[in-house]
Order: sequence, then structure tokens, then C-alpha cells
Amino acid sequence: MDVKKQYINGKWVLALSGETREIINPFDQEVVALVAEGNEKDAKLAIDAARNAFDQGDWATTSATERGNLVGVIAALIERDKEELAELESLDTGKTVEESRGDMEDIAGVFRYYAELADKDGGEIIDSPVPDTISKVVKEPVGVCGQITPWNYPLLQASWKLAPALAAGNTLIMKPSEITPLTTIKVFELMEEAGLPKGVANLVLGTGATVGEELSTNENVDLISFTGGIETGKRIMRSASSNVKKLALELGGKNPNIIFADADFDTAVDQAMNAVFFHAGQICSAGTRVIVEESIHDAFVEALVARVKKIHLGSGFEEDTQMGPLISQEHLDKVKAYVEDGVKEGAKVAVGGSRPTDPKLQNGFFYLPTVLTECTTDMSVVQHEGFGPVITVERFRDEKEAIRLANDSIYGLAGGVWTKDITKAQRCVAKMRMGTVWINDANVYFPHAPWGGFKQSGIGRELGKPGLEEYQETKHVYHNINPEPINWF
Ligand SMILES: NC(=O)c1ccc[n+]([C@@H]2O[C@H](COP(=O)([O-])OP(=O)(O)OC[C@H]3O[C@@H](n4cnc5c(N)ncnc54)[C@H](O)[C@@H]3O)[C@@H](O)[C@H]2O)c1
Ligand SMILES: C[N+](C)(C)CC=O
Repeated sequence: MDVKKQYINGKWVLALSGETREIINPFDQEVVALVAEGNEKDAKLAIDAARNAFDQGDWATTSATERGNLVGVIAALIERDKEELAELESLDTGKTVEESRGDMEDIAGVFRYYAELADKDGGEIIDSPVPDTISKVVKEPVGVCGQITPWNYPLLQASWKLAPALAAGNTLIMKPSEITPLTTIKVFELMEEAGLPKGVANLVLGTGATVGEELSTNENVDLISFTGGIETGKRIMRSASSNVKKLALELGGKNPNIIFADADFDTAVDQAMNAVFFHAGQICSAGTRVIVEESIHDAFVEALVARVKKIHLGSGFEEDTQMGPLISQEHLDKVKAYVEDGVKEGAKVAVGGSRPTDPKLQNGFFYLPTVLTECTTDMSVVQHEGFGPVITVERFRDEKEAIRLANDSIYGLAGGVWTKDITKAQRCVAKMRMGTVWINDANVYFPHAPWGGFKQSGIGRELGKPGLEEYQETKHVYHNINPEPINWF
């Protein structure tokens, strides 16, 4: 098997140490690729290349239109190769190919969006209070950006960072999750094909403890953008203080999904499932905390459980598969322990709560879609991000209690509210402390609207105009058109 390489300073290179890593398919643990396993030395080379390309190269001063055009070419190449990319993503993560196809459409859309946005902000003229002066505010690239991504949406999360960073004129070093690098490697091939100048975008493969730490601490990196778990985020925040890097953190969520009695019942049941069981619940914004109005609680749970029992588990490559495996044995063990803790605390398993018994699934990291009832806000299953196919159900008596339960979390990434009463929905939205709130929908995101978290779900925003601004510095240019001595001294 050929070793897939890193991309540093415009060249495909093995790790300096010669080390490699096997990438496995979580459906059956088959080795699907062998990739270079870089470490801090490879990261340093890539940082030097990105620094040099930013300080000495033309990219930062290339016109925004030209940069946007190049980002647009990358979008077109992703569109061209989307089927290959979708299959690679499913091999690497276990998610269904249908889900991966959706991701690839979104990813091409993100590149297209930033291609268009690149040259739309030509700066702002300020009405200067000083006579005979011109005051202008312009946007410039931040510099060298370190970008670190997780395993659950490998290329989608990478695209939210790569496209705006390039459109804004930065140079970068990307470190994908060490267990799911395949689609990111492929997109670097496409960026090379698109003609990106050498050193502008660099790819280093390896662990967080080596490559990730180097990107976060190295003083030649000006900005670090991280998507991943809260504990890693806190650590990166500390490391980034070395040279006061600009910091963007997209962390976890423990997202409430409030169901009022006057919601469209069947749609709310259906979407409560969609909000969690796509990609086996390994979604930062999964609506795992279902909070149901008392009067419909029992009927809602009954309908939910009946539907959840029918979810078909299998290979992401089989058409009738609705849910694939978890990413790894380590993660499966965590999800099992998370459910066991909930049960010890008094939660009841209404469905699931174990590994499937189907012999065809025994080599994969499968866990049954699970609904836990009789949950209360003090339980660990309600407070901690399980990141698996598990719904906890709580009940509420009135709107005030629903909001209190929804906000009772250290996280604030996303939330949902289901009701036909639009005034009530708007009252709830105004009180829900989350970066995204869906009314009568779940888990919707698109390039035009910003994404990010309140509270400990993160700092900053990706997507939309704010997603470009994360990668820009703001400069005030003050021009005295009639300079003369002031004779103070
Ligand atoms: N807010 C969002 O938009 C969003 C999106 C996707 C995932 N997530 C979150 O990501 C988490 C799951 O992903 P994960 O398990 O890959 O997270 P993780 O924090 O374990 O790893 C994420 C990335 O950080 C790297 N890393 C690990 N230790 C590091 C260190 N010390 N320094 C620098 N980098 C380091 C990893 O190698 C990986 O590339 C969940 O909490 C999920 O909610 C959030
Ligand atoms: C941000 N999102 C929803 C695409 C993936 C979260 O894990």
C-alpha cells in the first residue's frame, strides 16, 4: 500500500521520522490506507514554509478577486470529484455514503461562498472629525494560520477553515484528525491542481500531542483555529497565549430540543430522531437533550421508541443503512460507560442501551440507537456530551421551566424549539443561550449564516461574513492631506 504523504512547501513528503499510521474503516476495522505520521519537526517545517510564503510571497497582496477566483476553482474541482471524496469520507468515518454526499455538496458550497465573498469588502471610509484628512478602514490577512480539525466531519470542518483563510489572503498549516485524514489529503491535491502557490497551504499529518501542540505554541503562527473537544480547546487556549495568537474555538455541545404540546407531533418525533441519529450522534449540534411538555411526554416517548427500534444499522456503503458505527473502540467504550453512568443515576433505557447482536456488525464499533427516559438535569448523561446515538428525555410543565432546563448547561452551541405558536417560539429563542436556535427544524447550517457557540461551546464564528472576518485584521489608515508643523515643542 502506498503511503499517503504530507504537503509542505508545495511538495508531497513522507514524515521526517519515516513513521506511518494505518487508517481503518470503523465498519469492519479493515486497513484502508497508510499515511505519513508527522510530528513537531514536520510541523516546524510547514510553519516555516507558511511564514515564508506570507512574508516573502505574493499571496497576501494578490488581489482579493484573484484569490476568490482560485478558491472558486477549488470549489469546481471538489464538485468534479465529489463522488470519490464522499466514498473516502465514508471509508474513513463509517458514515453513510448518502450523508457524505450531502457533506460534499456543502463543502463545495462553502468554497463557492468564500470565492464570491473574497472581494466584496473594499474597506470603509470614515467621516473623519479632523479637517483635511482621509480616514479609511481596510481588512488585511492575519498571517500564518494553524488549523486543527476533528474526526466527525473531517472535510466539512476543514472547508470552514480553508476557504475563508485563503480568500482573506492568509497562509496556513492544516492538521486533520490523525484518524480521518483521507479527504483532507485529497483536497490538498485539488488545491495543488488549482494552482495555489507553494507554501500557501501546508498539510501536516499526526497527533494533537505532537503536531497540534507545535501549531498552538509556535510563535510564528499568528492564529489558531480549532474544532474539537472542550478539554483540548482549553489546552490550546493556554498554549496560544505564548504569543497572544488570535484564537477561534468551535467546541462541543449538549443541545436541547424543546417539544411543546402544540407542536406538529409526527414531524417533531421524526426530527427529534434526525437531530441525533445521523452519523450515530457524533455531531456537535446533535439535539441529544429532548425536553418534552408533560402532557404529551408519554405519547411522545412511545412514538419515538417505536421509530428508533426500526433504525437500520450497517455498512455506510449499503443503500438501506440508516446509521453506521462509532468512530473507534475507544469512543465506543466511552459511549457505553456514559450510558451505564446514566442508568446508575436513575435513567431508564426505553430502547437500545447496548451493542447490537447482529453477527454482521460485530467487527464494527456499533452501538444501538438509545433513548433514556426519566432523566433529570443533574444527571451526568444530561450534562456531559456523550457524542453517541443517545437521546435523554426530560419533561417540563411550563415555558419557564423548559427554558431553565434548556439553558442548564456549560455549553451553548445550538438548540431547537417545536411549537405552532410563533410568539411563544420567539419568546423562547430570545431566552435560549445558544449560537444557533432552530424553530421547527433541526441541525440546519449553510455557508451564509454564522456558526459558533455561546458559553463554553467556543469563541468566534465560522461561516458567513464573520467566518471571513476571523481571518482578517482591521487596519485604520489615516491620511493627512495637508500636513504642517503644529509647533507644540
Ligand atoms: N462546534 C463545532 O462546530 C464542532 C464541530 C465538530 C466537532 N466538534 C466537537 O469535536 C469533538 C469531537 O472531536 P475529537 O474527538 O476529534 O476532538 P479532540 O479535541 O480530541 O480532537 C480534535 C483535534 O484536536 C487535535 N488535538 C488533540 N490534542 C491536541 C493538543 N493537545 N493540541 C492541539 N491539538 C490537539 C486532534 O488530533 C484532532 O485533530 C466533540 O466535542 C464535538 O462536539 C465541534
Ligand atoms: C458543525 N456540524 C454540524 C457540521 C458538525 C458538528 O459536529
